[in-house]
Amino acid sequence: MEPFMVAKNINKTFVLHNQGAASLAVLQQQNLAIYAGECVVLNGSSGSGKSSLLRTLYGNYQVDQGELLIRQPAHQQSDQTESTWLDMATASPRQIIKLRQQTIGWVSQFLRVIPRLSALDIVMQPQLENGIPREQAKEKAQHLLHTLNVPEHLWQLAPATFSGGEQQRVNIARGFAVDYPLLLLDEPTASLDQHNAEQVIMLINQAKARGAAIVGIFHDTWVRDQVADRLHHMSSGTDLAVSQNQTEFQSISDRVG
Ligand SMILES: Nc1ncnc2c1ncn2[C@@H]1O[C@H](COP(=O)(O)OP(=O)(O)OP(=O)(O)O)[C@@H](O)[C@H]1O
Repeated sequence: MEPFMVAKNINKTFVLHNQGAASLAVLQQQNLAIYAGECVVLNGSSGSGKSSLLRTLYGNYQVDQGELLIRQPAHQQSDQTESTWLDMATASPRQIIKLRQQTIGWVSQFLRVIPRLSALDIVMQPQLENGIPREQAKEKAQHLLHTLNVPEHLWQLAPATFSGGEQQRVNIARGFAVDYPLLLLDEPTASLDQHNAEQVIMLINQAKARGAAIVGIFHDTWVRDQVADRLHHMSSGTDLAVSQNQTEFQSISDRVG
């Protein structure tokens, strides 16, 4: 089976231009392969670059070196009969925006509040952008808000005044509303109580069961132990799947469209 995403020899150094051009080599020779139906958890000490790697996989940071290959299923491309590979390291902003709409979901612990938009609308929005009919989108949004224990009397209100945990749960509902093939989770359970964290674990396991590839950061070890299929150790930067399959990954690199 081919991976859904392959990061090869990723390097990223931040240069702080307003601080004497100090440079911080944050990602060095990171190799990672992510397969459909599994959850890879980024593991390493504070400051080891977990968030930076996750943001890089979302296309937030331009890498200095390396490839970030993501599989483009044939059914998403009108002129292709086989899946092709797109290198996010060299992709255009337009291609990244399309990937974020259809392929890569992002769930952080903080909701970017959109003024005047109700919680229900916030959860429906990414579905509507993907052409899902309004009634179907509403039903799924309601189901997710219910699953995540967001009280029904809040659904029609804008989340600006919600508690931190309520905002976080609206954000998680939004992230899981579309069946993205790849989900990036940045500490989604960070400030949730145990019951709500268990609901998130259930959503993650359901996403894996439908074939989603997941990369996440989880500081709670009990959450990590329930969702992780593999750990990616930031210090070594090497994922066993990549080191064992060098030839296969070279052939994927050769097929970048
Ligand atoms: N945008 C940025 N500009 C400059 N330096 C950054 C930037 N983002 C992260 N860093 C630096 O990169 C290093 C890694 O940070 P990162 O947040 O990726 O680590 P982390 O492993 O997620 O840490 P934690 O577990 O504490 O959240 C830190 O030293 C941080 O200061």
